[in-house]
Amino acid sequence: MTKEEIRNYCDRLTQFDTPTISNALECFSDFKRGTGFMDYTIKPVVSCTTTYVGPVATAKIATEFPATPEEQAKMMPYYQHVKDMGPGCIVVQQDMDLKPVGSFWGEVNATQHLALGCQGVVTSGGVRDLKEVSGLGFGYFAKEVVVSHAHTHVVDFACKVTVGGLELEPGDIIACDIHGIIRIPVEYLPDMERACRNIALAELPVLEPCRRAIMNGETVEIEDLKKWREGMAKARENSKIR
Ligand SMILES: O=C([O-])CC(=O)C(=O)O
Ligand SMILES: [Mg+2]
Repeated sequence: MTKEEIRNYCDRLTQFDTPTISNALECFSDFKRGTGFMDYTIKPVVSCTTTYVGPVATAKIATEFPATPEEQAKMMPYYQHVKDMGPGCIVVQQDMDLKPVGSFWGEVNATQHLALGCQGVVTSGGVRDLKEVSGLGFGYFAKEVVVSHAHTHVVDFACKVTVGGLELEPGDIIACDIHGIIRIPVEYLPDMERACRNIALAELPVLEPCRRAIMNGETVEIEDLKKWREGMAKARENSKIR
């Protein structure tokens, strides 16, 4: 798949939320249910009304102690890595301090990353400048909000990282929204839009009669629920991609 093809597939998926994307992944027989997403420690810290979907650029950062000269020299090559991942990429940063101390992220870095084509960050560290960044449309997913940048620096980049319990490497595809962050296996991309659509439709056998009953001020019978839920299970079964 070319970078452009990947970008187009990712753009098509921004119409769905991450729970729909999560259900759609279950349409692939080799997908291991209950895996491939970050844990509850990583959440959007500014208002998030969209789904960010894109390839990952990675870095390990630290802020508690000053950078060594070798670490200092990694800053510009890190930015080059972000630019090289191409428009629409999402930075995933693993904070190497024992607990988040300072913030790599603020108005300057968010604006600068936007200008490099990056659409957001997911970090196990801290972020700040919330007021300024909330106006940028930049995805801001983090473990903590902190006040200082302390000794912020890049330790490594274009490397494997583990954030929110999920291991990622550069080029992996993730989707991020108010619910959290989930990985989409790149080989699923061409079929994901269809899978999302089908899996959303599969809920209608329950949703439609329940909505009708709510509108009419009625309650539904358990026998009917059972039938409708069987209909949903069958529709989900029929949504299998392979
Ligand atoms: O100063 C820093 O390193 C972090 C920050 O607030 C910004 O990027 O605006
Ligand atoms: Mg700042």
